[in-house]
Amino acid sequence: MFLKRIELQGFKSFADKTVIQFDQDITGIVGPNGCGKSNVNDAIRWVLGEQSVKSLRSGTNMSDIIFSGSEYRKPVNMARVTLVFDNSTRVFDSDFDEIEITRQILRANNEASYFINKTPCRLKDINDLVMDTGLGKDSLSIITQGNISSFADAKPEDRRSLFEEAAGVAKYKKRKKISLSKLEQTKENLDRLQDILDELERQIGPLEKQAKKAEKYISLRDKLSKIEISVLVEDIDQYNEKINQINKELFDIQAMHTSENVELLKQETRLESIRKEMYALDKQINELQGKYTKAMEENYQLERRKIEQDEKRKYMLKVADKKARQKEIQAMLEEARFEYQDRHQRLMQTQQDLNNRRNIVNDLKTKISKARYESDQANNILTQLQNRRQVLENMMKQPFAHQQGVRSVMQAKNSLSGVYGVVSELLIAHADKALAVNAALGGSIYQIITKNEADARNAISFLKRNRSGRATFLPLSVCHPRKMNEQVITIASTSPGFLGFASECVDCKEIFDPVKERLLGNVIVVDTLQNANETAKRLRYAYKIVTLDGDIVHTGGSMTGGVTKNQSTPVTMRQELDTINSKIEGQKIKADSCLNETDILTQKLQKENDAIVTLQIELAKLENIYATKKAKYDSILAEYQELGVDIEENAELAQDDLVVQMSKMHAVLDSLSLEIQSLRQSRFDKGNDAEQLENQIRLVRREMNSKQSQIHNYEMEIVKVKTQLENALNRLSTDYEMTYEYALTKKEDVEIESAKEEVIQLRQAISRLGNVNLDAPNEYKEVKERFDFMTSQKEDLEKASQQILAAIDEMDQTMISQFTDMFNKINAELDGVFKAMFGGGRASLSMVDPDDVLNTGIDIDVQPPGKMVKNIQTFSGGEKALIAISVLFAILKARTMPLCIFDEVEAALDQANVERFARYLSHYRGQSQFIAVTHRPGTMEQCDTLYGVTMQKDGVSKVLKVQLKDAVHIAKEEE
Ligand SMILES: Nc1ncnc2c1ncn2[C@@H]1O[C@H](COP(=O)(O)OP(=O)(O)OP(=O)(O)O)[C@@H](O)[C@H]1O
Repeated sequence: MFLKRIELQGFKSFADKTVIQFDQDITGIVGPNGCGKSNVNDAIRWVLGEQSVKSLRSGTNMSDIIFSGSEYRKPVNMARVTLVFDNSTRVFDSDFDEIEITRQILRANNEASYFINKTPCRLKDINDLVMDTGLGKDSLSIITQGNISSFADAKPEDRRSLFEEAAGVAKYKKRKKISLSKLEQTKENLDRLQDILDELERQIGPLEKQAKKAEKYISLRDKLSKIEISVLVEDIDQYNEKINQINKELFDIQAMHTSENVELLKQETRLESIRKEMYALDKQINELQGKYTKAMEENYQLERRKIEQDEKRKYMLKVADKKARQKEIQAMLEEARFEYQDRHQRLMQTQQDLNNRRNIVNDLKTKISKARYESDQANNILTQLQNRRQVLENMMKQPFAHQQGVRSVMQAKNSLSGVYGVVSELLIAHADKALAVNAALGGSIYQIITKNEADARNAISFLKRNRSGRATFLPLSVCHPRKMNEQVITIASTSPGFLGFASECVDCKEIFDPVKERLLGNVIVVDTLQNANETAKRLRYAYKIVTLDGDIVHTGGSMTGGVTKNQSTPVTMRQELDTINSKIEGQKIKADSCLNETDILTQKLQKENDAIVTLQIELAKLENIYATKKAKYDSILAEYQELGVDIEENAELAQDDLVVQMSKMHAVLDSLSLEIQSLRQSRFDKGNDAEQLENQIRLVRREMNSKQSQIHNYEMEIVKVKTQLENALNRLSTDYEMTYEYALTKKEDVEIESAKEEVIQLRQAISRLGNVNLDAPNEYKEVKERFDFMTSQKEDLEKASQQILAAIDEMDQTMISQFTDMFNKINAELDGVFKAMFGGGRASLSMVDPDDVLNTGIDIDVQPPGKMVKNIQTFSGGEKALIAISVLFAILKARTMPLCIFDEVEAALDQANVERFARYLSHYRGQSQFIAVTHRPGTMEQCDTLYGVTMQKDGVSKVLKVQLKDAVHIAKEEE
């Protein structure tokens, strides 16, 4: 049998577990009214998926189908019904030979559960399983009295479902329904998609424009940054070069200005002293002039007396006797001789003076050239010292020029937290121990002191970020001093040449004491290398020892020493600069004294030269006078010889003789004149010198003024270039977040003028772009991707929609063909069945609208034997039932049903018709399984097995097999 068994428990009146076995083709279920017969039918429909509480005749909730209790029985909490089918003929599309379908509901939560072969499943799985097997809820498998009576009265279109079920198109209908709902959904999705696409299309145009603009901006900006970085680096280089150049020129001009100033001061001092000398000379000349005038007065008196004497003599010579005349001539001759000899002596004396002065001049010239040489030497040394000082000052301005990392950190010191500075700047060596401290510190001089390790880490990551070199950091927080023990201190301090510990040779702020002690606390300073060796030996080579010259005996005994080309470090530079400064001061004094010496000698030389000139003039004058006086003497002598007078040769003149006095007076006058002349010459020279100096001073002043304005211009220029440099560096750091060093690595070779022009053009191009939305490319990409995705979705949906339509069309064709086939078969069978049921007459079916097979209603055209009535509404209830049963049997003929449940379908038939119905039923034996809920003995007679359903006082249905006669008995009792 197809339905082998039904198991009920808690379902409606079947409170207890009840099993009904179906072993034969036709099974009858009999019993009195209200005993629960139809509940069996309800149970089967419930399991097969019935969801309508109303059609199950059961309250308002599905849980109402659970046994609700009676006066004698408590309600139960669960209803469960299982149908067991034989599937050996594969009515169900399953590989199992037996299919067991179970439905269960709990009162507690009104929750239903479904099982196929004891495996939980969904209601849909059960619907799919039974679909088109003839067991569906609209199928012919379960026919009730109500179905039968309403069939004839139903509208043609309401009858259609019966034929559809028979034609097996339900699955297509369901699929079509699903397809249509999918189509609808697809259409809705398409509409929604279209709305989104419209919106996206509205956005996409402006976004695309914005994105293109942003891309153009980014490309221009990238290009600009590439070129501008190179231009900025080039500019920075040029500014630095320019600053260096200007500084150099400024330094030169300042040096010149300073030396001119020094020169000016000197010249002014010199002018002042010349003026003083001129004043002194004027005074001296005046005094001498006074003396000279006085001497002239005296001389005048002497000359007057001499004239008187000569007049007297002339008279005597005329009137006096020979002896008297002889005496007069004798006196005249002696005077003339005195005069010429006196002049001769003075001539000789002057000549001697001249020679002496010439010797002095030669001597002075030698001294001057020597003094000049020494002055040149002193100035050369001074220049060398000044050059070295400039080098040192420049080095001190950039103490870490060769330590890129240290330089970068120190430049960025203000923006880095906890960076104190470099060891060489924070520990200041005592000047006399600088070389020793330098040697003691070694490489540590460039270590950077930070507050703690985090600050050091931060500075290191700054160096990495900017690729600005390396540096060593010494965090104060981890800096612990190194101390020597007492024994070592005693040994060291008693060693020869011990000068102290290196930590004692530096000054620093108290906060840096740990650094001082850490780096220098265990280094010993001694005077010489030999003593260093001795000390090292005594300390068993366990300590570093340095000497004043910077030589080192390392721990272990290795030694470092000698001189490097450029030994200067930030530690020694300061000391060297101090030394150089004091040397320069000493050298300046020396150079000045050399110059002074030269000046003094030169003045002396000039003085001597002047004196020589005066002496030469005097000499020439004396030569004339001497010649005149000699001639006078010779003439008097000749005159005397003519007279034949004896002359006493070499007679001495008395001191008070007029001629002697006059000679003395002339000597005084000559000497005064000579002196005055010489002083005047000096005064004249001094005047020239002063004038010359004044001219020079004026020139120097003019020169200095011009230099001062040049210096001012250079200073202004430096301020300007430094501002430009700062601007360029700021641009690098703010616009491109780069240090100069990092930018240098990015610099490309560009032709700078055209690059600058390009920068201007790019900037103009960027500003022409106006407002730029930099998110636009991403936004556009997102929207475009969404748009493309939605468009492809739309195409997919349109394709899917086409496919659904094609599938629907195919399903429609299949349904039309299957429906038409089945309709025709049923129609062909109906007439025969009708004739058998009514004992003649005729019946046929027709489609209300044959052109619309998918929706058409079904009309029944019947004519029972001997009747002319054609309108089906006018037939009696029994006739209508019989017409319906005829159609039912025609369908069963056209399509075999595995199971048919008739619930009192023949109730309205008379006895004869019941028998006809029952007999006809038995025609299907072997083809279909029938379960008939019935009161009619005619039907019972055709049943192979009969079950009687009873209900006792407790309201619980019970089922038991009964014999025909018992069943008939029950039926009769009923009647
Ligand atoms: N949830 C339920 N709990 C208990 N009993 C119920 C429940 N639902 C229905 N019943 C009982 O089932 C009986 C109705 O059964 P059913 O309609 O199958 O009778 P029947 O034998 O077909 O009667 P008839 O011959 O008059 O058609 C009633 O007595 C009703 O009280």
